[in-house]
Amino acid sequence: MSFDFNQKVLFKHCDPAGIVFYPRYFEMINDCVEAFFTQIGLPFEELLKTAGVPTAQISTTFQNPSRHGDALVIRLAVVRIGRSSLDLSFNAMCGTEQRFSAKSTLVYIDPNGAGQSWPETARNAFSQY
Ligand SMILES: CC(C)(COP(=O)(O)OP(=O)(O)OC[C@H]1O[C@@H](n2cnc3c(N)ncnc32)[C@H](O)[C@@H]1OP(=O)(O)O)[C@@H](O)C(=O)NCCC(=O)NCCSC(=O)c1ccc(O)cc1
Repeated sequence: MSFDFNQKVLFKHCDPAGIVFYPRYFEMINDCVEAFFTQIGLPFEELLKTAGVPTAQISTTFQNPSRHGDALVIRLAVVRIGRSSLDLSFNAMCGTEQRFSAKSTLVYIDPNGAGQSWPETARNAFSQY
């Protein structure tokens, strides 16, 4: 199973050339991750009261530019579940055209910033995707 996140390209995402400025894609990716965690019953507003989920690494390829009004679909898939880490992939399409792809690693940390094991409920949820 994969998770699809719909993102319309808004005025605020675009640079003077009329195309999406790449940091805005990183924000879209994070919004996609936050929506995914909500979908699996681990909303960030609850999770982040007692833990953190920073991104340890992210690599991205931008295949084609996006413009104001484009309807993007960002597909998230779970690639690997570690002890405290989670590898995700992202593929953003506008219709049949690919706009960007990314791979990231999130780490579940305790309040001291040390990696901690994902709860069993989270592992079970991740394993569905
Ligand atoms: C991620 C870290 C806590 C890892 O600390 P480490 O001391 O390396 O921890 P450990 O050695 O115990 O490793 C823990 C795990 O992380 C994995 N790890 C650590 N570094 C990496 C890198 N670079 N790549 C992949 N995996 C990594 C490691 O393999 C361990 O995985 P498991 O075997 O599955 O447990 C630390 O490097 C760190 O704090 N980095 C800075 C993170 C940061 O500032 N990111 C950018 C901004 S935060 C952010 O994007 C965000 C988004 C959304 C939010 O709600 C909150 C924050």
